[in-house]
Amino acid sequence: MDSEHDFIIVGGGTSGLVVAARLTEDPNTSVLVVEAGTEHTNDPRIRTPAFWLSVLGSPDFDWAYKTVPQKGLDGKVIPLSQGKLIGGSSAINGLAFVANSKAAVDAWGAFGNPGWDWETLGPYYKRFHTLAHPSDAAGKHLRLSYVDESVRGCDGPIKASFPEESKDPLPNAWVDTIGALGFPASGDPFSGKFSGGYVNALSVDPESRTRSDAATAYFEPAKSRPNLHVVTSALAEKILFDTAGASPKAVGVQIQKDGKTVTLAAKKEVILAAGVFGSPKLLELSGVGNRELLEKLNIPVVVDNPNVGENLQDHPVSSVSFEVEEGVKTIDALTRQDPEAVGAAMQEYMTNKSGPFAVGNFTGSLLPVADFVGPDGKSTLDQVIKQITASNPSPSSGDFTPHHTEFVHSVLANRAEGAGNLFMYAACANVNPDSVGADIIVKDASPANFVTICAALCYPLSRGSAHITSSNAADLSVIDPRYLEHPLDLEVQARLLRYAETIVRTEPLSKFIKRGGRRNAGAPADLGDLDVAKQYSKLSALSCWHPTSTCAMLPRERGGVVDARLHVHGVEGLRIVDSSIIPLATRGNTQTTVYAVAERAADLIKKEYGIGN
Ligand SMILES: Cc1cc2nc3c(=O)[nH]c(=O)nc-3n(C[C@H](O)[C@H](O)[C@H](O)COP(=O)(O)OP(=O)(O)OC[C@H]3O[C@@H](n4cnc5c(N)ncnc54)[C@H](O)[C@@H]3O)c2cc1C
Repeated sequence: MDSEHDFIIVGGGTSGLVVAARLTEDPNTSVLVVEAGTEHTNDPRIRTPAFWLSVLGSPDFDWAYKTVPQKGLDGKVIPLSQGKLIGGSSAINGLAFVANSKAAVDAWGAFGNPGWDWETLGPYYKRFHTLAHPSDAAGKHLRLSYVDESVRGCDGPIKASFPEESKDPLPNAWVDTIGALGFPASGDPFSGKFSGGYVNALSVDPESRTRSDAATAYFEPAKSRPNLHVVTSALAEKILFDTAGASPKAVGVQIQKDGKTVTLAAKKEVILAAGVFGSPKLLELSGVGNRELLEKLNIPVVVDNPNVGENLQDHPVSSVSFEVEEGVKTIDALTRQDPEAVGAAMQEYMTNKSGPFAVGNFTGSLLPVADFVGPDGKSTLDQVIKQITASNPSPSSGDFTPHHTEFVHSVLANRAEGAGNLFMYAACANVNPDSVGADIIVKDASPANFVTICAALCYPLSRGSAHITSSNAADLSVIDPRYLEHPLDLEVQARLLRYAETIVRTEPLSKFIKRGGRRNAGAPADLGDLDVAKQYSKLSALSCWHPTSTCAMLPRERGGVVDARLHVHGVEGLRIVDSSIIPLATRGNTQTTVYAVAERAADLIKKEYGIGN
């Protein structure tokens, strides 16, 4: 072996850097982090909050995956970014900072993971962040009275804040409109019990108004520790096993660095934090996966587990844009690269750390499907489920399916739980982007301004896969999320999206929408008809970039890859700590759950090895 450490962490992204920073708090514990990308911590494209779309698709920052043609979307191919740099996806994400729901996290335990519930994970959501309080003016303007200090972090590394906005009328019109429709914010999302409309916090440092990510919050303060080593531009090719004992034991990692093959020894454990596509890929390349696939690729089988790379869940998002009244300010001019608008925004950001470059430009909500919780809601939902069950046996199979289905049905029937994430941004959408990057926003020369309402399905029943197609670590996996393939997903997505028609006709937002105004290219004039809404939901679907669950924490017979202590089933000395272990799609955005899981993983590891005692 070329070097030896207590722990080797594969992936210097969101979860990997949390675990690396926590384990090396003990000076006697040595950690080596292997990262395929490079460091871009001071790059303004990473640090400036609104610039994140501009780096998507660039090989310097992004693995730039694309799905296979999606059957549920009439063959559409969906671009799917994943961070490839120090900080991983936390360095290129959309900064939305929203916690998971208590019901979803409690379900992890009920699925067969003892010790995983909101009571246990809730404190970790607090541990990793510090929320700055908005000024009185912004708090009032953005309707932030829902913030509950008792559930928020006050000394964690990630800095979160609200936009310091007190003039733009669109965010509060959104929140007030959702409230007027009967869905006011019911609490703080970090309480685990939230639904309604809101302006969410962002992972933005309130002082510098720059992105706060795993690189700045966890890596920067730890990087001078002599016991923390990081190697970048290093592609992990496989995990090395000692197969002499009763069960195989991970003892190191083989990497490719500067054109050379290097082997690294782990005295205690190999920890995978390579993300939702990187971690299952590395297991398969190393002989842990479906025997049939591995034998076909001439990879010696170490553990036959067909669950590796399965169970992929992601939030599909469909959207429709509405032209706004003359004079209503949006960021369309910025996305059209109008020199005057860009200059003014840059000036405002440089001088006051404010304006459109300082924020994420989204306002959100977590809502039930209105059709299922209204006066005839229960019978409508029962009828929909009955029809679907009778005519379409579930396309997802395996022992997890009944538990998953039961959970999703219970959420759809519950007014207090959000089944959909409806959010708005102030620009026109391009629902058929040619590439992975910023072209999801329209850049044509049209002078009109728009708002776009997006509907993302929180708990898809469609579960897909990510698998290798060769034994070469440089090849990207084949990704099939099976978006909207389950008929209930399409039914829910279409009903969520058509609710946009109700939202734009309700005051106060209606005042800003131009009557008879234009919509984005391809959008129907009215989404009221459910069949029209279904067809357009498919046409406009994209990814919300929240894939999870390809190495799910579940009992092996239920589709699991890791156990409740995050050990890979059937192997010793190997753990996974990233988004791939989350067994159920998160309600809303994923980063907070990834941070919370990684913090808990670090505690589990420390306890197991008596680190820091
Ligand atoms: C474009 C985008 C927008 C998003 N927006 C939001 C948002 O607004 N709010 C939110 O909450 N969440 C958002 N997310 C999701 C969230 O950021 C991710 O779920 C989370 O960061 C994933 O963390 P992770 O540790 O699992 O993986 P990552 O942070 O992706 O880390 C994995 C790391 O492993 C490295 N790696 C992979 N394979 C190898 C290998 N073989 N060898 C060496 N290194 C390897 C990668 O380069 C990467 O650095 C977004 C994600 C993306 C991509």
